[in-house]
Amino acid sequence: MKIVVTGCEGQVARCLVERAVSHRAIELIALGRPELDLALPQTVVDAIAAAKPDLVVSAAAYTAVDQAEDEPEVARSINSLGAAAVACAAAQMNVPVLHLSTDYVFSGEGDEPYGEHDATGPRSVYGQTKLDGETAVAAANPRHLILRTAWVYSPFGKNFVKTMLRLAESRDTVSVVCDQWGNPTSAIDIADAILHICETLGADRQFADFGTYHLVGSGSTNWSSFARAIFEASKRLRGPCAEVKDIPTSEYPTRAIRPSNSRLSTQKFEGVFGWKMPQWQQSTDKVVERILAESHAGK
Ligand SMILES: NC(=O)C1=CN([C@@H]2O[C@H](COP(=O)(O)OP(=O)(O)OC[C@H]3O[C@@H](n4cnc5c(N)ncnc54)[C@H](OP(=O)(O)O)[C@@H]3O)[C@@H](O)[C@H]2O)C=CC1
Ligand SMILES: Cc1cn([C@H]2C[C@H](O)[C@@H](COP(=O)(O)OP(=O)(O)O[C@H]3O[C@@H](C)C(=O)[C@@H](O)[C@H]3O)O2)c(=O)[nH]c1=O
Ligand SMILES: [Mg+2]
Repeated sequence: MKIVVTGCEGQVARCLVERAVSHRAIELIALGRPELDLALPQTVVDAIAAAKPDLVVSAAAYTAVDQAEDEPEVARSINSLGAAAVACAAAQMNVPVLHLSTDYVFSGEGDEPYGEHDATGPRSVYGQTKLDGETAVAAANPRHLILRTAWVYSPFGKNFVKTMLRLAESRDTVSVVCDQWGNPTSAIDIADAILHICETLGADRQFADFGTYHLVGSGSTNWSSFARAIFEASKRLRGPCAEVKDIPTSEYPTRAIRPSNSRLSTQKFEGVFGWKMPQWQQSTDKVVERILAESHAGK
């Protein structure tokens, strides 16, 4: 099975490339700029057609949440129109598309985990453009799986875990918001789940459960407790650590509004795919360990 993933340097793309190595029946190709530029739809169609995939994973996106508030048109061209172009290219090849989306499509009211059918209500440009992307993907390709994930971290790229470890190198205390709740998710675990989906689709040509799914790490927390878990893991390995000061969101002003509750329920995913994501604490420990090991090795 030949799989194309969009974006070469993205966290999910890099983890997929790495994890696919142990799946003998899967060949994974990452396509990114300049060959495939989501802001230039024709490059998307041409690059995907040339690769002749059996399935497309749409992971590339404009993910700078605050910056998106200042350049909504750029975010829209990538997250909405670009996503549509990827789904369209897959449809033209008659293959399914797995499109990644976000918890930020929700408004954040209440304190229950959101289900797939709950009303959306993005508070940010990023969330709105990702929601529009979902709609466009579903319209362009009936064989779509929209996977909403959240709070993604990994040894690669930019993420909260790496930011916290970096801040701890120069500070004794880091102030982190304690009133936004969600599900930290390792991109390595996302990659493993996606490869499991690919195997399921490969084995079942009649697969009929296309649609939207929530796919996040098991268990939920808030950002300050997540930061504490990162420092505890790092401290055990003699890496950088800092005290975490709990602050309300009002003391950490940002351009974009973030949902205060974006917990997602993974029940539907577990039922259909028979796959449960690891607890976020276990995955956090593993990723922190790897970041520290790779920083020692000078990578
Ligand atoms: N990060 C997170 O916390 C979360 C992410 N998601 C979603 O999951 C998916 C994967 O996220 P993640 O791996 O963290 O993303 P990253 O931010 O790590 O990577 C995004 C990738 O998109 C690429 N990209 C950006 N613009 C374009 C463009 N115009 N054309 C082609 N490629 C482009 C980037 O390329 P380059 O390297 O060249 O800049 C990069 O490779 C995204 O759809 C995101 O919205 C959902 C919830 C949480
Ligand atoms: C760095 C830092 C952040 N924060 C807050 C800001 C924010 O509310 C929270 C997390 O910071 P981030 O910059 O990682 O937040 P953000 O970039 O909004 O993360 C989001 O990215 C997009 C792509 C998604 O799809 C979401 O699921 C989510 O992961 O922590 C602090 O309170 N103190 C700090 O020192
Ligand atoms: Mg960020």
